[in-house]
Amino acid sequence: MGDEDDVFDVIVMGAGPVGLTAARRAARGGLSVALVEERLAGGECQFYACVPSKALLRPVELAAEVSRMPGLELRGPIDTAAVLARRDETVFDFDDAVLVRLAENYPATLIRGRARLAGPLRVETATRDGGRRSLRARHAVVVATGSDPAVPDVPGLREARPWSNREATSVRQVPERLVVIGGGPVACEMSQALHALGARETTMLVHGDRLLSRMEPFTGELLADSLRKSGIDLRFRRLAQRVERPEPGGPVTVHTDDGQRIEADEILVGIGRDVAVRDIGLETVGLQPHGPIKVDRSMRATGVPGGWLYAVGDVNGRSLLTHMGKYQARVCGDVIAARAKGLPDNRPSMRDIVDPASSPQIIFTDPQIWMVGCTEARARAEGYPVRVVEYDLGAIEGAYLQAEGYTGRAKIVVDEERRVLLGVTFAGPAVVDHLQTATLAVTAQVPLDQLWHVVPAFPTVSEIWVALLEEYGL
Ligand SMILES: Cc1cc2nc3c(=O)[nH]c(=O)nc-3n(C[C@H](O)[C@H](O)[C@H](O)COP(=O)(O)OP(=O)(O)OC[C@H]3O[C@@H](n4cnc5c(N)ncnc54)[C@H](O)[C@@H]3O)c2cc1C
Ligand SMILES: NC(=O)c1ccc[n+]([C@@H]2O[C@H](COP(=O)([O-])OP(=O)(O)OC[C@H]3O[C@@H](n4cnc5c(N)ncnc54)[C@H](O)[C@@H]3O)[C@@H](O)[C@H]2O)c1
Repeated sequence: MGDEDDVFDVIVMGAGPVGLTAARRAARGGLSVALVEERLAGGECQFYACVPSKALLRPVELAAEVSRMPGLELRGPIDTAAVLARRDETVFDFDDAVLVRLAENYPATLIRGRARLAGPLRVETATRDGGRRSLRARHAVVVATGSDPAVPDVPGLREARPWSNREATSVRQVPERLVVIGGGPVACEMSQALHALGARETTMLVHGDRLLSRMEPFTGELLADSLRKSGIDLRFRRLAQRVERPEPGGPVTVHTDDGQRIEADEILVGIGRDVAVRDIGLETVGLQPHGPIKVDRSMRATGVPGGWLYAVGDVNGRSLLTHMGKYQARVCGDVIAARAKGLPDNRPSMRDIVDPASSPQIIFTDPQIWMVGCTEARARAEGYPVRVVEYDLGAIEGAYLQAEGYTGRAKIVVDEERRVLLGVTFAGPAVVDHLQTATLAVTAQVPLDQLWHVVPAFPTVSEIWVALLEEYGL
């Protein structure tokens, strides 16, 4: 160890929601922690993803809810400036002081700069003032560098400097004409938000034949109906073939594979993520310098001698969701603390046992959509003895009371042999709060005969559970 080294028990690279959580748990376990952050503590999630996107979507959803309630009327169109001002509040005007204070209270030492692995238990930090700081960890280094938006190889697209989620969520001037490439959560959520906030001509180019292709097909169908009804031009089985933007920041032309051209003011790409491993020194510890960092169930990177490297959140590619990353980080922080003190590291809470493909996920559009566990297609492909039940949510009195013309659907996928739920999917207004019940039932494998005794209150949407179980035959 050189004198110039700063020594901590644990060094966390990246202070997104996941790095912050790993640091908090390790500190709670009595370890000294350094957190190295290149941009803003809070990460993509707090400043350019989950938080601002929901701040933009909630007023849109609320306006839709008002329109479904006889006797209520909006006084006028949505006030975009007010919505953007509130968005700014939710992201603390792009200032991370609150998160920094939070980290300092764990306590953790926040170091501003770009971190790079430099051999076993070593991290080099290029600080903002152009300097370098060499850090050494006594016990562990946690990589929590997240992910970056992917851009497809379409001629002219990179040169056109398309928007990613970052520009879309931090929008100041909503473009009047918008082309969106993609049909996943980012494309759907941001199309709905930006269209309602002023992108009068919004066109979505979806290369598959449905939205939200990892979910039950009815979710994409209900969402497509809603987007179309709002005036979005939804084009399936369409790819952007070429993009032209002669003037930086000027109008953009998208040529599609059916020979059409679309003129727009902005183009937004939402086609997935690249894990953020570029130039973080993976090769200095014997790992390939690309792709997700493979981890075991304690979040320890596999293939690193000495077992001191961990990777949590988007960067390990298991489940690109904040809540799943934070779950991994709780496991990771606790495991590191236990191993550092020579304590048992195999308590049940110290392993990630959730199948990443079964993670609970919500799409915060109108209609709200969520799923947990398997889709029917996946359960069948995996050879389960499957039976499914679907039910019209609008037929539930509690739902009907939520809105006139309530449209929604619920589906359960049952393992017939064990009579437990393999997967649950809901789509409809005001359904998000039902996800946790389903997550509990799926994760704890509550038998249907037991679920029958979980009596939902009248008149709430929760009575869907009785309807689904009765439809099943109970
Ligand atoms: C538009 C959008 C909406 C989303 N909405 C939701 C949602 O509603 N719910 C949900 O669960 N998930 C949502 N997600 C996914 C969620 O944003 C990610 O899963 C989450 O941000 C992952 O957290 P993380 O800490 O792993 O990474 P990040 O949030 O990406 O944080 C990583 C941090 O590491 C820093 N960093 C990177 N490299 C270095 C380095 N070398 N040195 C120092 N620092 C570094 C970055 O600056 C960043 O601050 C959304 C994603 C998008 C794009
Ligand atoms: N509410 C939420 O939880 C939420 C919201 C936004 C994003 N996220 C997460 O962030 C991550 C990124 O989301 P995303 O929507 O960007 O990615 P995604 O991978 O979930 O969906 C990308 C979509 O783009 C399509 N696509 C891929 N390549 C394409 C191409 N070359 N041309 C056109 N279409 C193409 C895919 O078929 C897919 O439908 C996901 O893991 C997602 O779950 C979560």
